[in-house]
Amino acid sequence: MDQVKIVRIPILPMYMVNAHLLLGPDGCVLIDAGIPGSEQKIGRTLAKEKLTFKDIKLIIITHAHVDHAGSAARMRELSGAPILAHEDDAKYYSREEQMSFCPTGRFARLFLKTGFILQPYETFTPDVLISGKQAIDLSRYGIPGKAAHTPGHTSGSISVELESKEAVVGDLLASGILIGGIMRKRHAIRPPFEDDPHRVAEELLRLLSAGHHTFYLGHGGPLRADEVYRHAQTLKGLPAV
Ligand SMILES: O=c1ccn([C@@H]2O[C@@H]3COP(=O)(O)O[C@H]3[C@H]2O)c(=O)[nH]1
Repeated sequence: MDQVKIVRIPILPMYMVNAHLLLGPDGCVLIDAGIPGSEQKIGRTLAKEKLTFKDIKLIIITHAHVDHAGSAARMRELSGAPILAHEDDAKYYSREEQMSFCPTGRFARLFLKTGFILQPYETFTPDVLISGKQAIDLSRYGIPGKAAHTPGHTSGSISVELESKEAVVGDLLASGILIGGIMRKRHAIRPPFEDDPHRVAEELLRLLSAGHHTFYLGHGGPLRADEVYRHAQTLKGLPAV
């Protein structure tokens, strides 16, 4: 296999919440680990690819929200693989600080009131920290591509940019309705919470200028470049935060 195969792991039904596996010529990388207790779902997807936890060479966590980082510590135990994340979200992984949530709409404001989003997850210290705008070359983990800082959703959000010009962008944007995934899957939306839409727009436009044509998402997706461009222009038109 010369190309990287991207496999979506449905953490919640209908791709409302996704993690991803990258299956490269020389290795397997997990991007995001889902809500607490997702290890069986991840194990089932690995088994379909004839792999086990021990085949994972690296765990990349795109940002510190519970539906992405919730099973990271457990996945590290099961796989023995290091966790890579950005330094700007490190204080949230260790719970030295409580995250803030900037709701993007009515649904998110209601969701915030339930307190559900503050559910704790097992804390961890990432083994590999991306610092500032540094990019980490993934070829040493068997994947032609890099992991790099794409702030805006949270301050320490990161994305994976593959040489094939596919990108796995966590929650820089979502698609569908509610948290994403349900119906209108080709239509980009803002995720329920977003720190800074203007920074998100900048990062999306940077990824598009670098030639990325397909965007894999934490909620819904994947999306093509023209829809990502339309969404970035909408974000640029929002009032400054
Ligand atoms: O099982 C779930 C699914 C989702 N959520 C929240 O919905 C948000 C969706 O966008 P996000 O991934 O940036 O952050 C997520 C969380 O805050 C949750 O708390 N528990």
